[in-house]
Amino acid sequence: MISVNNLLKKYNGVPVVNNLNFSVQKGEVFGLLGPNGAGKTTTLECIEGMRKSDGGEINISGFNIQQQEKEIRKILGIQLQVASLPENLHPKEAMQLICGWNGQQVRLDLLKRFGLESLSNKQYGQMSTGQKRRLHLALALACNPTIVILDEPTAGLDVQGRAELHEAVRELKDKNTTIILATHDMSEAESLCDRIAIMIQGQIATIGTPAQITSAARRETRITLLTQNNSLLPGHDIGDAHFSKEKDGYGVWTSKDTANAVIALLNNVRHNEDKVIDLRVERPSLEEAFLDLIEGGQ
Ligand SMILES: Nc1ncnc2c1ncn2[C@@H]1O[C@H](COP(=O)(O)OP(=O)(O)OP(=O)(O)O)[C@@H](O)[C@H]1O
Repeated sequence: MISVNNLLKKYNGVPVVNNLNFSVQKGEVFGLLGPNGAGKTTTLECIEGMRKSDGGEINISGFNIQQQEKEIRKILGIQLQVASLPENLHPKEAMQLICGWNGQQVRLDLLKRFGLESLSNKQYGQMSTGQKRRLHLALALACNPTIVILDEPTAGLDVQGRAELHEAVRELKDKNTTIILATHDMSEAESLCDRIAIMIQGQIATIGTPAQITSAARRETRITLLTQNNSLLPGHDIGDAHFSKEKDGYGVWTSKDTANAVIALLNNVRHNEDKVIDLRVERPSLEEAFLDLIEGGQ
């Protein structure tokens, strides 16, 4: 649905996006992660046609962004990281404008969907940051886009707003909408995205499913075990399970080889004629994998 090939973008002669390559499949939620200044927004702006690239090629649904921008505009819904509307515009008027331009029915249902119904007579300049974000999302979805680009959509949203946005993304996915989501929120990326690209200094450091990225992390899996007779405590290394600590009666082991470590621990429990009360296996989180990459890149 979207392919980015050898994308190059420079500001004042300095490349900030450098030889970037990735593609996004139809119906996929694709996350773009990276530290501040990595080049996420610049990449999205090139895809949206809002910035002219200095090299490479971007194709969206078979259209070339440089040559067929008009066609692409019809299928793209964009929620910008920073956007502004006239101060005295009401949300309802903004929706009427957008829908009017596209010659379609006014989507007041979207204002309701994002909790803006009661604010529909409030002026844009009087709305809070989170309320503005909700409005921009509603406007981005107004023309039933087949591709939606969201740049840090939950920044500044309250807990309810965040949950509503996540639900909206899942609904869009159910309708086979293709979504690119730039975010700093690791749990958001982990729960919503089919695949994630982590950008560092204008390049992709890694790309894959959240599970692929976390399993490739340098850190080890944590295995936490509570048994009836505490027969494995005080703890020691058992096979591939390396004893880490004892906490509140639980033993904590770490391992790179999760399956064999768990088998070794459970075999020992059985051998001791003990019984498992609680067992938890925690892979490194996406946040930990992200930090490993960033630290490794420095
Ligand atoms: N208009 C501009 N002129 C010059 N430099 C710019 C401009 N916009 C962005 N940059 C620089 O380009 C680099 C990439 O910025 P960009 O906003 O794309 O990063 P980002 O990954 O989206 O960051 P953040 O997570 O902070 O939003 C940064 O070093 C930034 O300072």
